Parts: sequence; C-alpha cells; structure tokens
Amino acid sequence: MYISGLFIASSKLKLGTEQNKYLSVMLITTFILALGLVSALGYAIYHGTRHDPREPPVISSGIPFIGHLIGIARHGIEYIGLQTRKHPPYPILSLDMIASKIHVVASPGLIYAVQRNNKIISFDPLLTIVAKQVAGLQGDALNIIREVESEGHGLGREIMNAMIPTLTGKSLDKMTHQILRSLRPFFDDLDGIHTVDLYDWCRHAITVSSTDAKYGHLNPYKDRATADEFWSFQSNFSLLLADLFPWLTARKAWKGRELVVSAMTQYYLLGGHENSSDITLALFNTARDAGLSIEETARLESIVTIALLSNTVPATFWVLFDLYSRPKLLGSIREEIEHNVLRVTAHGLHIVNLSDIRDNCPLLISTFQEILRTRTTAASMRIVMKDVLLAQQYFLKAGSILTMPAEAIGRSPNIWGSSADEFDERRYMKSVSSGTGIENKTRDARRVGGLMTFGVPPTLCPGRHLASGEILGLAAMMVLQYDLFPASGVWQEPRRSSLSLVSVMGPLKDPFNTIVRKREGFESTSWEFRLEEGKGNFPLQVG
Ligand code: HEM
Repeated sequence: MYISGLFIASSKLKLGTEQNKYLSVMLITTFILALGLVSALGYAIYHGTRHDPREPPVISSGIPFIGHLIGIARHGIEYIGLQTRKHPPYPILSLDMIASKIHVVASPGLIYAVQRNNKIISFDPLLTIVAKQVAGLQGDALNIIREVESEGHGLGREIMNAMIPTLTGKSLDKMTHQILRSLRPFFDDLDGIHTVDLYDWCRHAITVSSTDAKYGHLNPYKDRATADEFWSFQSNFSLLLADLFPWLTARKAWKGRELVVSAMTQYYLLGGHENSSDITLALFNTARDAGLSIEETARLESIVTIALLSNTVPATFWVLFDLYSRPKLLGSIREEIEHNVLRVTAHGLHIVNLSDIRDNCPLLISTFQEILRTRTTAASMRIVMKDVLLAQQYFLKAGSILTMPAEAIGRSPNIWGSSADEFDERRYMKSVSSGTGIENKTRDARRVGGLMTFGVPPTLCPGRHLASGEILGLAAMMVLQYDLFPASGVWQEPRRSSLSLVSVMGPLKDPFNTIVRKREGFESTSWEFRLEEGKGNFPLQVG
C-alpha cells in the first residue's frame, strides 16, 4: 500500500516521463531503506536486552541505535580512533551497530590476547566480505573463497598465501625495479611546470608505476579512463559495503568497479598476465586451479589493485607534505641523501641507489616511520568466529567485530611516553655513543603498538616493502631535484576524505595546488634509479 501510495504521489506531480521514472525509483529506494531501518531497530531493541555483563562496556552515541553508523559515515574509519580518545580509561569498549557490536581495543596488553586467539578472532572472514560486497562475487565462487571454518573452501586465504612470498626476495626486486624505471619520467615532466596539484601528481605517478610493474606491457591502467574509473570505485568504497542495490545506492563505485573488472577480464583474455609479475600470476593460477572463471578472477584482482594503490598514494603525498613543510628537517634529509646516496658520474649522470637509502639514511627511514605513525587512521579488523573470553575477562560474542585502532594504541603514552602525540623524526632511532660527542642514532628495538600502520601480526601487510621502496625512492628523487611551495602561501593541512574506508593513510578530499621549482645546482636532467639485488626489504618496525 505504501509503495502504491508513493507511485500515486509521484504521478500526481506533472513531470516528464523520465523525471517521473527517476522520482519513482528514488521513492521506492527511500521506502526500502526506511523498511530496513525499522527492521534493524526492532532487532536492536531485542538484541539490546541480551547484553552479557561480561561484555566490554558499551559506549552510547548521542543518537540512539544509529549514532555510531552516522559517525562512521561522517568521519570514516577515524571515528573509531576518536571514540577511544573520548573514553580513555577503557582498555576495550564496544560500539553498538544495530545488528552487531564493534569491540575497540585500546590497550597494547589486549593485542597479545587477540593474537593468542587468532584462530577464533580472525581476519579471514573479511576476505569473504570484501569479495562479496566490494568485488561483487556471488554464488559458488563465494563459497569457494569463504574460509574453511565457515564451511567454505578457503580460497581467499589460499590466494593470500600464494601472493605473500611474491612480495619479498627476487619477485619484490623485479617489481621495485620496474616501479623505479616507470617513476623517472614523471620527474622529467615536472621540469618547466609552474603549478601542479600535488595529490593528483602522486596519484598518477604511483598508479602508472605500480600497475606497470604489476601487470606488465598490457597494463589496463595505462589507459587514463580505466585508471579514473578505478579511483572512482576506490574513493567511494564505503557505499558499496552497505550492499543495498549497489547499482543505485553506490552508483559511482559500482560503475567504476564494473568497468575495471571488464578491463581486467579483457587483459586476461589477451594473455597480459603471462608477461606480468609473480604476484599477478600467483592470484591467476590459484584462482584458475580452484575453478574460478576469468571474470570472477578479474573481480578478485580488483581487490589487490585496491591494496596496491589505496594507501601508497596518500602515504606518498603526506611524506612530501611533512618533509617540505619542515624546512629544517628537509635540509637535514637532503644532506643525508646527498652524502650517503647520490652519486654523480663523470658524464653528469645523477644516480639514486635505493639500497643506500635503506642502509645509509637512518634519519629518512625514521622520519618515514614517524609520518606513517602520525598520519595513519589504520584500525586492524578481525571477526569473532566463536564466543570467546578475551584475557579471561571480556566476553566477545560470535559474529561481532573487533578492531585495534592505531590512533589509540600507536599514540599511547604507555608506549611512547610524554612525546607520544608529538612529531619526533628521530623516534625510530636510538642513541648510541659514537665516542665523538655527536649523538649517533640507529634503529630501536620493536615494541607492540609501536607502528601499526601496516597492521598487527599475524596479519601484517605483505606489501610494506614494496610500498616503502616506492615511496622513499620517489621522495628522495623529489627532494633532490625540486623545491615545492604551497600555492596558497602556507603549508596548511588539507582536508581528508572519509568515503574510502579502505585507505588508512588519509586520502585528500580536494586538490593541493603546489608551485614547483627546479633546485639550484641540480638542474641536470640526467637522473637514474638503481637497486641492488636482495636489498628490497625495509626493516621497518611493525605491530
Ligand atoms: C603505505 C602503503 C600501505 C599501507 C599503509 C598498508 C596497510 C595495510 C593494512 C593496515 C593491512 C591490514 C592488516 C591488518 O588488518 O592487520 C594490509 C593488508 C594487506 N596489504 Fe597493505 N598496505 C600498504 C601497501 C600495500 C601494497 C603496495 C600492497 C601490494 C599488493 C599491499 C598488499 C596487502 C595485502 C595483500 C594485504 C592482506 C594481507 C593478508 O590478508 O594476509 N599493501 N595492508
């Protein structure tokens, strides 16, 4: 009756046929959303009466039932970190999300307890959720991907296990090499340009170089239109997660994804993967052996492209922003790179060796980690597979979500003392007396919660070495060749977008116009990257 009422209401408005159709669709959608909300509220009221007193304290929001949902929609993943800051005494707290609870861990001690229960509090169901809601996989394929514990065939984890080794050793070297080769012309192109949107420049340079290295000669993202559709998909990711008529409610993300999947399907059909990287082949072969179709494989591959690009792009931007907005630090880092890395041949070729950045630039490596620590909004997610008593104290129900936000733990005074909230570029170096009276600093021992940007063991980001090589190579080349100034005249922090829940490095909402000027004394256009074999792993602190 309500639906027919809506149709009547729309037909009474004397609009053109197209407008009428559009209005009807919108009204029906509103109706379905309202119906969903009413059912969810009913469930919540029933559910609320069943709170177990051993569960972590529930934090209420200003708006009953849907307040936290609105908070996440507004602030993105940062909302979770904000809650722990607002309620500091709790080592763990719960946000009621209508159909489930999100437990937010705010103490490093509890991370150990989560790690000890990693078969019960698991990352793997998220692979299935992402395959369904984000990549759009359905039916048998989804069942093959689903984790064994939930009666699937466990292909999601099998693919991860096949890909992880390809992000170290020789396979990593090969990719990093190709990335650096593809990056170089981007610096040549900056010469002579007065103003550039620095965020867009980072996005384009990282997209082209990373996907060239991953997909080879037939890289589908070489086509700017496909790359733009990918970013439309990635940047509106959170709307897809609702999984409610995505073609209507998450139009941009859905359309972008479908175009990316179609380009990737075409790539496979042309045999592009046969001349690509080991990581691309690992996914393709594992999915084929498990019986997935080419199109289903292309859907899975779209998730890996998200992992490849969505954090590396904003991380690169923030590294440049945080270096150039601190002239004194920039000066010291330039000095370190000029002395320990840059080599100029008799013919004037300027060589930047990434292996020397890794081994001989402790200040740059420490600064990089501090930028990752202070800029991240990472909140490692896990799903509670069975009822469990965490640390013999907190009861977590099966089906609830657990998260460990880096903002609460990685910036805790318990870990970093009174300077936890400050930017300290030397934080990841430790004092060693050199006997010269000059304080020499090298890397410190690792500590739990010390750097959670790449996740929490046992689920750590396997792409961290690749990302580090790419970001540090790009940053070193930029600081050597160019001066950057904000077009607005001040290094004012730009706004961040909250719509891409998948990016934990603060993607920007608006362009960041920047004046570019070639550095005096470094006008040469003859530049080259080098990389020594077997030196691609960056020993960053993790967990
Ligand atoms: C600055 C760049 C990057 C950041 C900050 C980052 C961060 C993360 C985080 C936080 C996780 C989840 C871990 C957890 O929940 O505990 C993750 C997982 C993952 N990342 Fe990255 N990542 C980056 C770059 C990359 C790159 C370049 C790749 C290359 C393909 C990649 C591939 C992956 C994969 C495959 C996983 C899933 C691991 C698994 O399920 O075992 N990441 N990453």
